[in-house]
Amino acid sequence: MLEKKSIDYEKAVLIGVINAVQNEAKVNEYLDELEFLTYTAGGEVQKRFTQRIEVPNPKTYIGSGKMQEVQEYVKEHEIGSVIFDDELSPAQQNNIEKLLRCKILDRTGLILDIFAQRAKTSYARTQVELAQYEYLLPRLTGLWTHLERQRGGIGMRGPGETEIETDRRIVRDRIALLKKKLTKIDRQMETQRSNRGSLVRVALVGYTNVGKSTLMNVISKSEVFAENKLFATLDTTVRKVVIGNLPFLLSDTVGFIRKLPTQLVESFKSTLDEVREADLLLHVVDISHPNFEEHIDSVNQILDEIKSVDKKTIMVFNKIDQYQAETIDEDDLITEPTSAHFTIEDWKKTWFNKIGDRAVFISALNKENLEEFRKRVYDEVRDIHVTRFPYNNFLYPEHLDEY
Ligand SMILES: Nc1nc2c(ncn2[C@@H]2O[C@H](COP(=O)(O)OP(=O)(O)OP(=O)(O)O)[C@@H](O)[C@H]2O)c(=O)[nH]1
Ligand SMILES: [Mg+2]
Repeated sequence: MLEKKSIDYEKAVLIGVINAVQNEAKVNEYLDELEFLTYTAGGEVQKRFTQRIEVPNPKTYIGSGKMQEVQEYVKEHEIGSVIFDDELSPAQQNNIEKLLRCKILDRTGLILDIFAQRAKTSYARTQVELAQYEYLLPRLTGLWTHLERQRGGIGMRGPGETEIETDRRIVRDRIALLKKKLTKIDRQMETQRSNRGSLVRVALVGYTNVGKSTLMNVISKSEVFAENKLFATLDTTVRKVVIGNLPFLLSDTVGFIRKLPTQLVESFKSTLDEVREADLLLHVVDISHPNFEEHIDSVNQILDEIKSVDKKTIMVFNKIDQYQAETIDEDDLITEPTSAHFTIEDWKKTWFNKIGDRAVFISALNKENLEEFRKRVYDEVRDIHVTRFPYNNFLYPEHLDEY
């Protein structure tokens, strides 16, 4: 029961619902991201199903007609996994599994699985394992209440109940053990961090796949793993960086995503401490992504959850080399220009109006505009440094022309 399912996504279908809060275009964008997540997990999406439904069906999430359509497709094409964009209740997940007879995952389950696949260090693995068990626990409860309702009281006091009760106890024990293990590691990391001395601490934050690690590598000449998949980075890397005469610490950490499972935010607490304890955040944004503004909101929401939303922040708009504004044909008199038609210059103006010079536009890949980026970071770090150590001449001798 507690063995991890060996997940082999090979062939998958995606399911999303259209409703008052998410129109068809939005759902398609979300499904694009879900498809990228599926691909990252090692799967290939064969088909997407969407249904317009205001209130999800409490038993099967989507309606029975649509479910039948999915069922036929799954059978005919030997689909291994059906992945829902929204969170399913434990009962829904069970019911659907019985109907479709294949693996049923929701967004949270998929993200947890990617984290599990990608966790390399024992520290990351422990954090992911904790999140997975937290996710599993109510699902065991769900299974139990489900059986209870089906069979009633009589017979439920037999081995069935005992087995599930045992499973729940094993999971709880495991959770307690993992928490203890993490507390110990947390303490060690805290000591490590306090040993780093008085250097100003800067943290790269942002949505997954925006180029944080690439920027880290460019700035610190390090070799952090970067690739075009989601959640390439799960562990935090800290490097000492010197700009001009000013040394500081720069950390690269796990990327965020829309609806990042709360279990993960909680168990990645100490990885995220790097962000929480930073003096300055570099919020990296992939401006070439059509949804980048929504990504900014998702990141801010998570920063809020970890009480870091009010920190001093520089917005770093990356991938300007890849940015393409939508265009309107000259003879098209109907289409109204929107922000999708903005040029990079338009975006610069917009953000300058919002936050002044706390926004920079770069390409980490092509090393475009990195001088301005270094200058902006230098100015902010220097401000923090000078405020904190008014009498300290810790700064290396000035040679400002050397950014
Ligand atoms: N075109 C373009 N691609 C870039 C740029 N910066 C990074 N990339 C690419 O974007 C992909 C993701 O880069 P990463 O540096 O791994 O992104 P990340 O933010 O660290 O991602 P996670 O660790 O998964 O959160 C890689 O394929 C990079 O080569 C850029 O300025 N322009
Ligand atoms: Mg990374």
